[in-house]
Amino acid sequence: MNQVPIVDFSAFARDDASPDDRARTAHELVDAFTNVGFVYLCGHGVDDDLVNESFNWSAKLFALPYETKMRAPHPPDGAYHRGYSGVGKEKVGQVDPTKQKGVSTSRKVPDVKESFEIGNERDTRLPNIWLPEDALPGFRAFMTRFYARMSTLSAQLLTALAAGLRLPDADMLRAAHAQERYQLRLLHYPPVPVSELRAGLKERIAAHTDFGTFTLLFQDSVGGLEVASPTNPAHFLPVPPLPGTLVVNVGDMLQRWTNDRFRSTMHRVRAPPPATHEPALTRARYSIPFFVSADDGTVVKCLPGCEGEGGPKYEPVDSREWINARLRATY
Ligand SMILES: O=C(O)CCC(=O)C(=O)O
Ligand SMILES: [Fe+2]
Repeated sequence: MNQVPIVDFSAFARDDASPDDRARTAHELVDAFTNVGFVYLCGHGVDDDLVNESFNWSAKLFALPYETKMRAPHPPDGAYHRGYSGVGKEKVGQVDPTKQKGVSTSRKVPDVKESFEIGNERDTRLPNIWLPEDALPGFRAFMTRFYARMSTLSAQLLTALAAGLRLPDADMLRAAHAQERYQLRLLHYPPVPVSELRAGLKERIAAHTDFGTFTLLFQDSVGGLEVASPTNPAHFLPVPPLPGTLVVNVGDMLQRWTNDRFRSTMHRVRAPPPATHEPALTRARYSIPFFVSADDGTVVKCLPGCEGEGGPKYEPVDSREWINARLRATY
C-alpha cells in the first residue's frame, strides 16, 4: 500500500482561500512531515504545461552529444554544484560529513545517472554554468523561468509550514530563505539491465537523505523512487508517480530545525516495479528535483515550540557549512 499521503495545497497556492482552509492544509502538511517526511502535493499551482516543457528540455539536453554537454562541465569541487556531470561522476550516499566513513564502500556500486545543476541567476558567489546559447537555444531562458516559478511555490510552502508549526513569527522561515539560493537539478537515468539493478550491481541513486530544508520533486512515469518506511526503516515503500502531483520531502536542515519532529527520510531510486512482460532494459528515467535551502549564514537551531520534553537535541549549525560538507562527500 502506498503510505505517502496526498495533500491538496490549493489553499496556499491561491490568494482567495479561507483562513480555515489554510489552517487545515498547514496541519495536514505538518502531519505528513511528522509521520513520513514525504508528501504528494496536488493543487500546487505549477502548470502541467510548464512541467511537461521542463521534461522536454531535459530530454533535449541529455540527448546532446557528450562533448557538447561537456561544454558546461561541473567543476571538480563538489560544493560548486553547477553544470553537467556525466554518468558515474557523482555518487550520492549516506555520508555523515563529520565522520569519514562510507565513501569508499558505497562508491563501488556506480550510480547510473547524469545531471545538470542550475542555481539562482542572481547568485554571484556560484555563477551558473550554461552551455553556449547556440548549443541549446532557449534552454537558459526557460530554466530561469522555471526556477522562478519553483521559488514562488517554495515560499508558499515555507509560509504553510510556519503556520502549521505555529511559529510566533509567521515570516521566520521565509525570511531565512530570502535569497532563494536553491538548486534546480535535471536528472537522467539511462536505460540499464533490470537484472543488474535488482542484483545491486548498479544503482540509480543509492539511499540518502537530502541536505537542505526540503526538496520538491517532479518525476516522469517510469517509477522506481522508494522511501524508507516510517515503521520499519529497513523496508522501502514505492513512491509511484501520480499525475498532477509533485513530491515534497523533508531535508536534514528542517529535521534539525524541528528537533526531529519532522523526518528527513532516506530514499533511493531502484528498478521500476516488476511488470508482467518485463523488458531486459529499464526505460530511461527523468526526474527534476528542486532543492530548497536556507540563506548562507543562517544558523539552524531548534525552532520555538519544537523543544519537546528533552530540549534541543542538536548543536546549532550553519546551513551552508553543512550542505557544502555533504556535497563535497558526493564528488
Ligand atoms: O530521481 C529521483 O526521483 C530522486 C532524486 C533524488 O533523490 C535526489 O536527487 O536527491
Ligand atoms: Fe534525494
